[in-house]
Amino acid sequence: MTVDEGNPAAAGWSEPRATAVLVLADGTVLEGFGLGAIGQAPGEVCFNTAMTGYQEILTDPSYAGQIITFTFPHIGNVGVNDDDTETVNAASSSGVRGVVLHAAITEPSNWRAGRHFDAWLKARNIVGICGVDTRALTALIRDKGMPNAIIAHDPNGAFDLDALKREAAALPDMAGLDLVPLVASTQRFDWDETPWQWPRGYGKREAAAHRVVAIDYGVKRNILRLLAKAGCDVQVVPSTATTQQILDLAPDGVFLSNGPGDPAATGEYAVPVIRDLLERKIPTFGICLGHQMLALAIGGQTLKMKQGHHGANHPVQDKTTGKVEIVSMNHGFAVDPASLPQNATETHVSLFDGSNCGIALTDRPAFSVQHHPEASPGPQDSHYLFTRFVEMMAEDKAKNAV
Ligand SMILES: NC(=O)CC[C@H](N)C(=O)O
Repeated sequence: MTVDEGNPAAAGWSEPRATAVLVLADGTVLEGFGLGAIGQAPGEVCFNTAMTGYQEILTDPSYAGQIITFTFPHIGNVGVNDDDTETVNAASSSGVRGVVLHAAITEPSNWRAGRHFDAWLKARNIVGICGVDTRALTALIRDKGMPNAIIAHDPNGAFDLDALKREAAALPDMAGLDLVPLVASTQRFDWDETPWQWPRGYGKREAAAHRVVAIDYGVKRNILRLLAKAGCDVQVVPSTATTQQILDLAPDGVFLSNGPGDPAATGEYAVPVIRDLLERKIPTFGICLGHQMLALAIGGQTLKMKQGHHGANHPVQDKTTGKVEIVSMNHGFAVDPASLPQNATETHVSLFDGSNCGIALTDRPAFSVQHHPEASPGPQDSHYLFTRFVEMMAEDKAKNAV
């Protein structure tokens, strides 16, 4: 593939020299123009079909170790701001390695814009390329699965393609990688910020009816905000917290967060703690990686998907109500519903491919979903799941009070 003729930088008299390349593990080379950080970075390439919310996507720690190619052609034109960051520590990296765009980045045009997207990518050390035929790249991923790749940006266009091809081919598979330690917080902290609302911005939780311990495997801020909004006093603990450390906080409920990498690779530290907490029948709610780990804790299995689900308009059915919700998705692994034990039911299913999107236990108060009810970006159809969790904690308290 060559430099996209639609790119403004390509409209000169002579063939412009590529200042960035994306080299796939199978040796395919995509040429384009560099943006963001200079240098090279390895990663698994996944496509995201969301039309808005690139800042939230690029700061979502679940994408650690990945290079994101956006199917929407114009990315960066509303700039970036101080508010739409999903990493808990605003300055910390989400672990996203690279970004692949069709069009060059334009000047930011939005009342909330505080910074140019290109400068922001540089500051966050994200290597980028534009001028790529992202439709062809997406079709390739659809047909062959998510490839490993090296993305390289050099303003002088000096690339050793043979070396890059060798490096790309030698990258480890995402399956088997535990990337949680790269992005999850190592300190305990409290959370009381509530979601953004025009014209006020973010708010603060007032009363809290339930104490929730959120285990951070790479949590997104908007999940914590929606827990706070639902009336939870949220204490966030590191992924390595022991069962005893969690019990010492006297939780009414436990939340298992989203996060990067292969859920099965977190089996040594995360899954035994979840199993212990389930034994004690503490109400539990998991999202995405947390969903996959809940399934592993009850003896289920997870699978690597071919192309994964990454977008903001996926239809999912809640089998308990029959309702269809349009959801935000970001996962490359999935729970194998056939592996679930008898005390688990499948509650949600993807209407794109029938893959599992939710489970609930029948003998204890615990449920989880594969999709992202906090959205950010995406539609808010699944916000009801936070209410479902709060109701579960209230019922549990009422039962234990009898
Ligand atoms: N968003 C997430 O939590 C992603 C979970 C897991 N890393 C996956 O890709 O399936």
